[in-house]
Amino acid sequence: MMKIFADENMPLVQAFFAKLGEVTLFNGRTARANDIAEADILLVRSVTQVNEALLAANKKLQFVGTATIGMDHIDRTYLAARNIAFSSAPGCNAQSVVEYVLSSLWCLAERYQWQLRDKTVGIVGVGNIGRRLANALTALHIPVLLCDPIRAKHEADFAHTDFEQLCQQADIISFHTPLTKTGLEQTTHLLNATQLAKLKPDCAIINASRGGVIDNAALLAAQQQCRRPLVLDVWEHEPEILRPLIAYCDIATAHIAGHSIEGKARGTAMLYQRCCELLQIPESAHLSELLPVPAVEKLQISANFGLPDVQNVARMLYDVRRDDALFRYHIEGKGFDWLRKSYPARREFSALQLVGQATPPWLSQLGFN
Ligand SMILES: NC(=O)c1ccc[n+]([C@@H]2O[C@H](COP(=O)([O-])OP(=O)(O)OC[C@H]3O[C@@H](n4cnc5c(N)ncnc54)[C@H](O)[C@@H]3O)[C@@H](O)[C@H]2O)c1
Ligand SMILES: O=C(O)[C@H](O)[C@H](O)COP(=O)(O)O
Repeated sequence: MMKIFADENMPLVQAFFAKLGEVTLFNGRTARANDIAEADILLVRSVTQVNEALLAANKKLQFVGTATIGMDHIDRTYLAARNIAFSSAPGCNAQSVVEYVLSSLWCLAERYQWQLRDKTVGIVGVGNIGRRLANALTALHIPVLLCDPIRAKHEADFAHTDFEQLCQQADIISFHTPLTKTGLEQTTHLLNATQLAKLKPDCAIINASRGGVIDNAALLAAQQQCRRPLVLDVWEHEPEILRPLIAYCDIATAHIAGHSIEGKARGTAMLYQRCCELLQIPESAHLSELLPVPAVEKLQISANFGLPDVQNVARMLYDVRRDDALFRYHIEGKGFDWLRKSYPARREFSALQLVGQATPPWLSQLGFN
């Protein structure tokens, strides 16, 4: 019987994978080589470093899957050298991150009495998340600048603004790149002391990508000099984060931007689909049948429903201030990983069906059903 080892924080893993073999759960943060030595299939999340040190004792591993978008914790060169198949879950929680950023923007707008239509949002990294975010902001009539040098190289019609320029022009910058450590476009400390000095004095910074994309020590020094609106979901050296930075954040959370029920479950489902493909077994479990029924399924909207009403409906589903409050209250006592493990349920916009005579087309641009 196939032995499947999975991170204990992977929802629906039994429902999907018990059909393929025997499922053993492990703590992703503390797992060592001996804990997973018997695995044929290894399923991880972002907290497990998958490298030679972890896999040396395992001689039978066939497949590694990460139920995440980010892959900076996986040594893919080592997996390829050992001929171990690999898959991530591209886009699985992209909408969840977009909803986190939208909620953060609405929260900042309320706190500082901004009109978001008068603010230009610079999106750095325009892949699955950045692209969806740009669409959502456009639906809300919020101007955007896009920075993605890799897309710019391959797509003649991509409206690219280079990072230097974006730093000088944007009123809000939101980071959505992977964390990369090599190559011309590497992103480690993309926002560093030099770039921070070029930002507008009141430019808001949002990071829901990877902590290392911003030099956290330089960010703290900059905040101490000139405090800017700041939203941090991801931190350098998680879970040992730079605590003094918390006091300089408007919103601080424990790497949960992608943790909607749909986002996490989609990650598990995508790995299951990939395993079925590899093993040439027909799929017998389906995400749509396994997701819990949302507490509120339908909302009737009238012909008067307009853009200003979206924020109220969105807040009913998710308000980032809940997660900020949890973070500030529990970070000292319970800690970073506890906050992630005990994350309260949160549904994506798509879980709520908006019903009306005429539902405006921009609702789907925002992710509503
Ligand atoms: N906070 C969370 O919970 C959470 C959830 C999901 C993903 N993430 C992070 O967000 C990242 C982005 O996710 P995605 O689904 O959009 O990934 P993606 O791969 O679809 O898109 C990333 C984009 O970044 C671009 N890019 C790479 N280097 C760049 C650079 N130097 N400057 C500007 N752009 C650059 C790429 O060309 C690509 O288009 C993931 O890699 C992951 O690390 C975080
Ligand atoms: O890269 C991703 O998909 C996200 O960062 C993901 O939500 C991380 O969460 P984790 O897997 O660590 O629970």
